[in-house]
Amino acid sequence: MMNSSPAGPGPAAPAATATAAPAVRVEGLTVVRGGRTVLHGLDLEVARGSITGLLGPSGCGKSTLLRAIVGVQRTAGGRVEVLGEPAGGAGLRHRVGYVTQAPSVYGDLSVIENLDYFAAVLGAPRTDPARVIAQVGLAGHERDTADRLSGGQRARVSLAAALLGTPELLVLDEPTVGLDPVLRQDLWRLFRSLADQGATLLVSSHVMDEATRCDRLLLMREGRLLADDTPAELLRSTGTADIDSAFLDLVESTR
Ligand SMILES: Nc1ncnc2c1ncn2[C@@H]1O[C@H](COP(=O)(O)OP(=O)(O)OP(=O)(O)O)[C@@H](O)[C@H]1O
Repeated sequence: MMNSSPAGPGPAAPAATATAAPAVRVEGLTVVRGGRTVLHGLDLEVARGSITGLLGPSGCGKSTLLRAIVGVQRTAGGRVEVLGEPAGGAGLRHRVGYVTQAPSVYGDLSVIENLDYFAAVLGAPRTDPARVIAQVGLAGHERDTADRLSGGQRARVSLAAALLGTPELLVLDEPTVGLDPVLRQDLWRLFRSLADQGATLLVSSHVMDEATRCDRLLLMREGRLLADDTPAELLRSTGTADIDSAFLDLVESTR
């Protein structure tokens, strides 16, 4: 399945080697947008097989960081390595799934037509569209035209497209925005099951209450990392009861 090594006779040894290296390694990343430095020399790593939450207020640079990780952002300095390769490399095309904030689906095609098309472009298995439709909870909507779906449903078609081909790394920019609490819960369950199967998820959000669903958190503010820790350790070290308060505490202590 994922991380398959042609040289390895059994899964144990190669998997152990693969999981030792981080899925994402960012060193000294600086990005300038519109003449302004929006990421200031970021250093971070994202562990494989985990869910990492990228949290911070609107405009702090979350999307820019995710764009750099998938290799679509011009950078002004530093290095971004993804699954052992430079970000954006051709070899990563099938190994990384990316969902932007704006759902990217063809409005005049049905759900299944969209996914059949993307599966064909990716060379994903023919059975994948049905699988990913079920995973995002859109079974029964296969024949619906994308333009006639609700915003949340369209966002889930985008997510389904990113799941085609079972990528090793999923980069999700605010995937639960605009979804009702039940759907948000279902999606977080899906994210957890994908991580349990070995995928790495990097999920941005400005909803702090989603933080506790992550294994690790990157807290950002004004293009800098305020913290890189587990939710429990963040609460412990700041002596706070929720991630919102922990964030505010960290902001105060860096003033
Ligand atoms: N196309 C652009 N040209 C110039 N500046 C931009 C552009 N897109 C974003 N920026 C600026 O870069 C900074 C970081 O934006 P970014 O979209 O990465 O933030 P964000 O944390 O993802 O915000 P949100 O949660 O609102 O999506 C902001 O100051 C924003 O104004």
